[in-house]
Amino acid sequence: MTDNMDATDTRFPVTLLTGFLGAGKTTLLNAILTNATGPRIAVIVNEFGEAGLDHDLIEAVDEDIVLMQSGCLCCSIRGDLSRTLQDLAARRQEDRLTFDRVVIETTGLADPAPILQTFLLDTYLAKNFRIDGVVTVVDAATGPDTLNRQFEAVSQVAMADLLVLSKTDLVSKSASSAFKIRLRSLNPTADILRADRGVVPITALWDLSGMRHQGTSDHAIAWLTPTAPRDPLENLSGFAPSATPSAPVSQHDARIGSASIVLHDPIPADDFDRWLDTLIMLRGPDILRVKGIVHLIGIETPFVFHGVQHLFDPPVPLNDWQGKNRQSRIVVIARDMTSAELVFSLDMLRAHQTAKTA
Ligand SMILES: Nc1nc2c(ncn2[C@@H]2O[C@H](COP(=O)(O)OP(=O)(O)OP(=O)(O)O)[C@@H](O)[C@H]2O)c(=O)[nH]1
Repeated sequence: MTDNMDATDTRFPVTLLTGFLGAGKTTLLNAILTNATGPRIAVIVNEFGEAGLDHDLIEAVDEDIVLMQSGCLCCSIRGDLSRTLQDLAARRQEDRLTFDRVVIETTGLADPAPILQTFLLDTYLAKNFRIDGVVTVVDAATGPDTLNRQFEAVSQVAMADLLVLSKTDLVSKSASSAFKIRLRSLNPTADILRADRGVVPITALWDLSGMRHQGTSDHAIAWLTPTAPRDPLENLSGFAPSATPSAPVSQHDARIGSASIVLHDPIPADDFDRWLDTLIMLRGPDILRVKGIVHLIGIETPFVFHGVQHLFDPPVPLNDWQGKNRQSRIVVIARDMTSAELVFSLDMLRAHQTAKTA
């Protein structure tokens, strides 16, 4: 692991706003942009197809909104994204534009993984911008059916830091609750927020990643903690598949596996690296998110880390760690891997630890 002790992170936070076609992304964006108390936001709208409709649908249109229309961000125009952000930063530098954060609205069919990777891979972006969170809008009315039909929508849910549930006015409370259980089974660590025609408590959309140099230990723990109500007797072994048993399981849902582990004692750095290398080597392309707080033997400060497929952000030290213990927590969400396989992988980490401390 790289030792990055720089406590100031001046990179611009970027929110990736995703969600299936018609889920309510533009509606949410409009609500954000018309909120006078919020931060100043530059918006990048990525549209697929010749008619730049979403751009026209954004009410607060001004020069802070950039339309990227030439193709889908996740597959064809990743270089364009870097250039667009460079251009925004240059305009801000020249006082032609003011913004504190950037929101990128993806197309409804976008896979967030390659976009997140672009922020890790592109040298300019990695230096000047940081992903602040993936916000996925899910339609409470058509969402269940969409998840059954479209695997892209399932991936968008699995990768989210925050799920925004739209159109709950169109469904019964019980349908909405059942859907929430399903969403939690796909993504145990994302909070779920209800939007009333795009209106949400605006601050809930920001600072979602635990990967902030100025982040607090409480924040980092919340980033990794399953939101689903838990059986108090569950996880006595310290690790658990996170699927909620009562959630309906569709063919697509079954392709997503997730697991988490809590290790009570610091981990030898070599063991941690070996575990991560093995996971990436064997299943790299299928890993949607890996995130964790890790305490390594011999290093007082814990690290927060985050990765998508085989790419990882440089680990961030939690300098103000307030935790009374030295517990490490790791969460893995992957596609085409069962929770049992993921638990097995994490168990290897525990086995190393047990062998070393025995
Ligand atoms: N009833 C109801 N309708 C909503 C709500 N949120 C959004 N809508 C409607 O849903 C439709 C689609 O919303 P958009 O915000 O355009 O969805 P989008 O995700 O940007 O759509 P694409 O760009 O096509 O992927 C619009 O007609 C919105 O008015 C809500 O909370 N309740």
